[in-house]
Amino acid sequence: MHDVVIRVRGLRMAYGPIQVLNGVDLDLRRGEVFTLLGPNGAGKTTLVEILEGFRTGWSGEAEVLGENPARAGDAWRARLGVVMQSWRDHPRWRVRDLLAHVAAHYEKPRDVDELLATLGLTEAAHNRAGVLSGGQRRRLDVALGIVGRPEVLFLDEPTTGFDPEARREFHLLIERLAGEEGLTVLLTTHDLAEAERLSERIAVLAAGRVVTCGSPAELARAVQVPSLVRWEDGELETADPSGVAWDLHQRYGGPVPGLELRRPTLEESYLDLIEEARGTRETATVGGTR
Ligand SMILES: Nc1ncnc2c1ncn2[C@@H]1O[C@H](COP(=O)(O)OP(=O)(O)OP(=O)(O)O)[C@@H](O)[C@H]1O
Repeated sequence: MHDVVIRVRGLRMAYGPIQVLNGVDLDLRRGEVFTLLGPNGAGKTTLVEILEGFRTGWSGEAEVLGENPARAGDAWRARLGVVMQSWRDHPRWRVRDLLAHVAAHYEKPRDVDELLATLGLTEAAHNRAGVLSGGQRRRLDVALGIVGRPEVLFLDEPTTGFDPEARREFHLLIERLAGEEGLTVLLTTHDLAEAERLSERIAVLAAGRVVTCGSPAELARAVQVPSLVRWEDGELETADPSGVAWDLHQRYGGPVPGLELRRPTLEESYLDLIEEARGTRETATVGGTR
């Protein structure tokens, strides 16, 4: 049994003269939820579709469940769950019928009615796919992706159009699948809170490469966005918030009135990384306040 479920080395892909992936390296371990972040056009979908076996013309190394996606067959494909960015197909099928039809292609599918309930689709079970709301359609896509009990699940912007409750239900479902069933999930999202909530690790893709990869906390540490220390009489941006708090404590001879400390958010760290990758700044020095 492989512990590394997805392995990518030096992956390159160009569309004509445009180099979209320029030497991508990645390892995904069994049972982890891994998020790919990156600005529009960074190549996330391209990378995911290469790993799903839907794109050819790439170079470098890619292995999913021990096989090269460009050459692997149906038995391999049956071990994957795929939720692509936009699916509008099968509009005339009724939700439950479509799910049951797809389920019949797998050896050990999930129970269709249970899955409908988990994804909040019971009431829409007899509606045609073409009349579902955006969020319902997306939930159906997710149901179709997991009905065959995949070992690896690819989710390309899965929660677009979800309302907060559906999003929360979806997050709980993914956590459960990864935690209890050892499902490995590769997710792309633009929702940083979602990335932070769900992923053990995040890779930021920019300028055709993985510019950083680690836990959300490691990502925040990888950049030098300063923390903000604020107190009754002032505020300061600093890379050393505890040092500043200590100095203030000395200065006040005790508790500092109104002391607040705000560390950089994942969003700030992410934006900083993207900016840096684009070469619009030399290094992450901020405002000379440290
Ligand atoms: N089939 C194609 N032919 C030509 N260019 C393409 C093709 N597919 C994607 N591209 C281009 O490759 C680049 C990367 O696209 P891709 O969809 O992989 O990015 P992405 O990171 O998923 O973006 P988004 O966040 O907007 O979904 C873009 O500039 C896009 O226009």
